[in-house]
Amino acid sequence: MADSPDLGVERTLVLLKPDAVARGLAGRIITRFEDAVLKIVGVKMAQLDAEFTRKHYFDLEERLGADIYNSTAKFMQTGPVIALVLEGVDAVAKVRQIIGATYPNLAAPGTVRGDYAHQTKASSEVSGKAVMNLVHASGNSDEAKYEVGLWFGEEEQFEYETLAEKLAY
Ligand SMILES: Nc1ncnc2c1ncn2[C@@H]1O[C@@H]2COP(=O)(O)O[C@H]2[C@H]1O
Repeated sequence: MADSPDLGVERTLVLLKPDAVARGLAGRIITRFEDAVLKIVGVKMAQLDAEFTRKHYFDLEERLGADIYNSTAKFMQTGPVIALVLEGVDAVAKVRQIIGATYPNLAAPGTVRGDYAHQTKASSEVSGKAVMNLVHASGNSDEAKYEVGLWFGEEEQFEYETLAEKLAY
């Protein structure tokens, strides 16, 4: 990374899930990150298969149980996703603030999920289907390191300086 670690600059993984891609929300969601001075340093589109989904959500079954793992894994393979590596100060926490709470009906207005996703906790639980919440983001710095490394090789991550960074740092 171009910046000194003591500035708190870090990288995090974001997935625009199949519902975001199918609904044509990719541009609007990415704009929110860019507006918050989160820099795109890696991007690709991918169709997940069962094996890679397991690698991505390697501890989800252990943490939340087989039902949530299975419904989430199935949903994530229903269409292509767009994967992004975002870089910025406190990027992991910042991205999670921007996307909002896991269940769209609990996500604050102004967040991506609060504004664009509609499914309620109750409907997800009753149907047994995965919560369609548009975006996945790394939960903490360790997860971010693992997920960025899983999705992007070193050669697929870029270094450059934005105008906003010139002003901020
Ligand atoms: N409490 C929960 N109930 C149902 N699904 C959940 C819950 N917590 C997390 N998930 C799902 O597990 C996924 C973990 O990573 P994501 O952010 O991709 O999206 C999450 C949801 O799809």
